[in-house]
Amino acid sequence: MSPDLKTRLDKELKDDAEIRDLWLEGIYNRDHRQTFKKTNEFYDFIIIGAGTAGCVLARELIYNIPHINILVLEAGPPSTQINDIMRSPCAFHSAFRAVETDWGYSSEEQKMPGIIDPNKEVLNKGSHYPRGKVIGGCSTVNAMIYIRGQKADYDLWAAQGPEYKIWDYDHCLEAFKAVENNARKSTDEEFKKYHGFNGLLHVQDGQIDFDDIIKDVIKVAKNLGIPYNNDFNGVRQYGIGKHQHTMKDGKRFSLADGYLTDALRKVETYPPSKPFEIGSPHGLSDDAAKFVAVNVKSSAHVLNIIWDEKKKDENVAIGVKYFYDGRVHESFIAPKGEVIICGGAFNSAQILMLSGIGPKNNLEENNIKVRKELPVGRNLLDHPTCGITGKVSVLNGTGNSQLNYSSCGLELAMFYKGDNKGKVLNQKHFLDERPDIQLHVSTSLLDPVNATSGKKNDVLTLLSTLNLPSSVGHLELRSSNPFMHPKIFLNFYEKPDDLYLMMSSLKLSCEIFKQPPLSTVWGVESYEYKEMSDEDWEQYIREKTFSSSHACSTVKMAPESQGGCVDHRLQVYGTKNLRVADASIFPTIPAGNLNAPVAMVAWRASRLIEEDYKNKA
Ligand SMILES: Cc1cc2nc3c(=O)[nH]c(=O)nc-3n(C[C@H](O)[C@H](O)[C@H](O)COP(=O)(O)OP(=O)(O)OC[C@H]3O[C@@H](n4cnc5c(N)ncnc54)[C@H](O)[C@@H]3O)c2cc1C
Repeated sequence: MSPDLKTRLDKELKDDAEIRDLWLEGIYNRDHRQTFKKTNEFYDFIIIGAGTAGCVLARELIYNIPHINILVLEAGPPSTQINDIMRSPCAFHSAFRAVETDWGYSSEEQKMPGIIDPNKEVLNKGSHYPRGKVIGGCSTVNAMIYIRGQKADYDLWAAQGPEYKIWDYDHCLEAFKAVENNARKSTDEEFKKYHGFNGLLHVQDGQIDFDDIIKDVIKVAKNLGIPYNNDFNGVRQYGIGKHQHTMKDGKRFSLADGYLTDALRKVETYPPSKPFEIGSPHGLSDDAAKFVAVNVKSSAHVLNIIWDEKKKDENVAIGVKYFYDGRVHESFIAPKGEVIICGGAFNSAQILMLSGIGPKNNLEENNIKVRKELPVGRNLLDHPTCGITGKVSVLNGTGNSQLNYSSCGLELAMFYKGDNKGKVLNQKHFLDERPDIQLHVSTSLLDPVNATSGKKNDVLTLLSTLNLPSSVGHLELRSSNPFMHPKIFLNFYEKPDDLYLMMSSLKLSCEIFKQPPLSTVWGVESYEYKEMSDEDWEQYIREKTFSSSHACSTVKMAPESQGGCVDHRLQVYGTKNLRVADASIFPTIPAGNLNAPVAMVAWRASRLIEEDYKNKA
């Protein structure tokens, strides 16, 4: 990155306060005096956000609809200009903590009545909530685990009404396969049934041989009755096995790598520089050169939707307003065009609310005119994660060997069902067709809460993630200033079931540590676990839980009468020319990681948009 660019980025991205002042004092006035830059640019589609969804959507639209042009506005910088860290799987922790590519969000601290003793108040601490602010969005900074969730997740989406049939598992599977390019070549027929080999998202098996201690965890699991699973995205999810990853040749593969780079016409960097040229690493492939119409602007922060003021009651979107190159710009859509918000679960909700679509109270307290009252932000779902760290007495240097260049340290996983009374688990839970816990096994100190508690090279970490939680959080605007972060209330463990499920999984982790050869040969011993009462467990869980960064469902796809914000075709209720297509539309949270489901949603959205575009006169 050039020193000049770095200085500009540091100024823009690190010093939020300065930007907010600029906004409040200057931009607003300029805006009112109409001296902001009118670009007079018209696009068929304006896509807000070049994250997982935005990248897939841009490419699919430009390849499938002839003679259109697209503007993609991304608030973050191009990933290639930041550094190589993002390519290296072992450095994913640095990637999501990098100031210049992270939104810097935090969840709010929350007090609530205890579950074990409702007369006592308990505390969920607030903490940093990573979100990629970069071309590729979270797919550029995530842990690269490729898990889609279960058939039942998507059949639930489809069960909302006959028109939702287009979201049942069969339809979703078609899209998962269309996006995927799986490198596992020695495939049996069953694997082929569930996987795609011609998509643009590269997926591959982990590249490392397991350490001896990890092999012994697999033995222990087997002894406990947990079967081996060769494909968590296949016919069944339960069991123990290796994850597949969104990687190519051992390096991170983001959705921008697959879906944006070869569809780019030009990338306008900040400050604007000459467009990449055909033949350059970030320019067009020969094949893509004929599609000369995707304009990606990075460091372009969208402020709000522009509405057609002549048709006030119809809420017709005609363009977007964005902050770019030091001033406010406007870009508009052509007559058959649309604005598609792909800003991710926090930002898509925020952009809608800033544009007058959201809960009346929250908008009015921020002096935003309500155009359409909808429960935007009210249904924030997420996967809580909590870990148990084992101290390993036999020094094995595993932290170094597992966390090598092509591994992010999250290779081995187990899926099983938790117990909603918090009891230790047995075989019935291990063979349940609807597992709700994902357990990561690692010899790295991956748990941020425990990261300072032990030596680096002699640990065994078991991280439990609640994949089907019933607690629901919410998001609200803090201010009408688009640069201010919204308030994020995760509400973890508001519902008793969630606490007990987590408790049962942590108890299983303690049992795993006690099994030979882990206890005998390796001397594994929990750092935390003594004999704990359920009340102790509650305190432990609340203290050590962090988010898996799987926020979703804040702009839920559902009938409006049932809390929906977008319909089955992802159109925002009470508006025209406006859709949302990203993690925020999930009706319920899938029992797995979210990158693949988001890419799937974007692919399906592209087909819906194409149909509607072609049907317009
Ligand atoms: C640290 C971390 C680890 C994760 N690990 C995994 C994993 O291992 N496997 C997995 O499957 N999933 C994982 N996830 C989750 C997964 O990556 C995300 O759920 C998914 O990428 C979200 O896609 P999206 O398109 O909804 O949003 P994003 O990818 O967040 O894209 C939104 C884009 O919009 C841009 N944007 C937002 N607001 C504006 C604005 N106002 N103007 C312009 N641009 C804007 C953002 O900068 C961003 O680029 C992880 C996420 C994180 C953060």
